[in-house]
Amino acid sequence: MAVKVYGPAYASPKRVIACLIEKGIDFETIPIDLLKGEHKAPDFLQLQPFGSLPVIQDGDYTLFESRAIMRYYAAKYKLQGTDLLGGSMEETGLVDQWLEVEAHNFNPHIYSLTIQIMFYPAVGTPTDEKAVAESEEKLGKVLDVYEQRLSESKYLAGDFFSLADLSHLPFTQYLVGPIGKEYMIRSRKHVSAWWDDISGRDSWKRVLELESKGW
Ligand SMILES: N[C@@H](CCC(=O)N[C@@H](CS(=O)(=O)O)C(=O)NCC(=O)O)C(=O)O
Repeated sequence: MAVKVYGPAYASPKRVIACLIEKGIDFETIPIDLLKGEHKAPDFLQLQPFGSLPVIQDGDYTLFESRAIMRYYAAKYKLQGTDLLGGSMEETGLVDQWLEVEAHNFNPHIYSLTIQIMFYPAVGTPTDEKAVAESEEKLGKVLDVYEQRLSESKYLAGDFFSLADLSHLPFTQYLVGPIGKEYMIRSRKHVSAWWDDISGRDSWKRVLELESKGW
């Protein structure tokens, strides 16, 4: 039975979809329009009480929080498709460490840039340039740490691609595209090579292809 993924048009669901593709897991998508407030509808809140995307339904199993969903499928289907968790407890510990870094150090600043530069203009709210400058500076400091880490290993958790790298794909795609700050990646040699590697994966190309066709 295909996994139902709610809200494919948005970044956090797209990291789940990329994970499912890497694992060779069948999925179907259910559109949810944030601009129409469909994520705050009673039926949706039954699935996700905080009213945010994504949610997945796999038979009678429902899960929200994109990183928890990825960890679930990466573990349940560890031997299928790409191993995204590393080959030892120590490697998995590093995957979890860098996934937490993505969630708590990287995501807040890139999410702020996304809201300010992509979402606010779409709803007629003025962009707060001071907030943009602050987020850009803080994100730059995070990317400086990534540059040092990626000068020591090909991927964040080590010499293997993992959930930690995959989780960065959707919002970094925004950063180099509609947010218009590709320089933040290209000005850092190792981060730039890392981005070319992970965004060049077939799974991410497939996500972008599906997105271009409107899911
Ligand atoms: N921690 C959650 C956050 C999800 C989240 O913030 N989703 C956004 C969409 S996305 O931009 O992250 O893809 C959302 O639903 N925002 C609407 C809202 O939260 O009201 C996760 O990773 O699933």
